[in-house]
Amino acid sequence: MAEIETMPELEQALAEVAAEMAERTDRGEVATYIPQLGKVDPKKFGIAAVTNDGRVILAGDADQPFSIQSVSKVFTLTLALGKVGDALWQRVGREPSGNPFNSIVQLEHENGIPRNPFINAGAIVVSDVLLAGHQPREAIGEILRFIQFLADDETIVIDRDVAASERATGYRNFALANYMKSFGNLHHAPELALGVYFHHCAIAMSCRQLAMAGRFLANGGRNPATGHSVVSAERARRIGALMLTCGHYDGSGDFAFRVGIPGKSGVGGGILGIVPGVASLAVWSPGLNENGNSKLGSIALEKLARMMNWSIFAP
Ligand SMILES: NC(=O)CC[C@H](N)C(=O)O
Repeated sequence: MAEIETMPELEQALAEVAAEMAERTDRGEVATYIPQLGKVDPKKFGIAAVTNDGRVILAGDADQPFSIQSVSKVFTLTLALGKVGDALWQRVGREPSGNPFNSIVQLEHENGIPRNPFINAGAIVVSDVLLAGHQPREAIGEILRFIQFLADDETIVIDRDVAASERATGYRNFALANYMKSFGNLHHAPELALGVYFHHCAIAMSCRQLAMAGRFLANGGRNPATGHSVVSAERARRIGALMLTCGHYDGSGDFAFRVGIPGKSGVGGGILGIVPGVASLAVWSPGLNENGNSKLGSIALEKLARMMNWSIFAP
């Protein structure tokens, strides 16, 4: 893997990738099933890299906040593991689903235990875990404050319009939650777990803020700026493994094949990418590919990884 000393080229690489993406006309489709997300300009593109030695490199619309959607599932998983540790795995699996993010079919065969914490059903169980001993408002506040702390940025907020828009149209997520409740795999009322879920999906962040928040995963569980431990090195590796195998739903294999680093996508068009030992990356382009992952975001990370010789499989 490229050494940090060789990184003056990183600035150049980011600028090149952003310029190339600005030219492209095949930008995918912006998600409209959450009406509020459909209002976003498909021409937006931002990319940010925060290196373990503290450099922040930005290109394009890297300072414009967007709806992080399922990227938030990395942070809720981290919090839930902190709360209940390995007991979480009795309620959520760790296998790629090979199905779309909002699929219901596997849940019946697998007795209401979602395949992994990154598909919607799994993230709703994680929200239910975070709700224990709290009112939904407190659980939502805890998630937001954790992300603000990781990013070292108190300006990060929840977009209430996106949360309301998703609640108003979230019939499938209600179906998933009710179905899991019938198997006893939700401990709270479905609408409470979903209240937490919809709000953490509606957190708005820029690429800069997202890459900052991911730093601990690129640095063995520690914030590289302060040296403070967020999670153990082992837990950081395991979260990375889940991102690699499950972070892009039924497109996870293709992302691993093409990009070669752990990543987590969201239907807002954001992706968080982790280059272990080197950098935390965030990219945003609202148009999605057929698997619901950012089309140009994936292509941009593929190009960047190739230019920088970044892959967890590189010698
Ligand atoms: N893939 C995603 O980002 C999906 C998250 C979205 N909030 C949903 O539940 O449908």
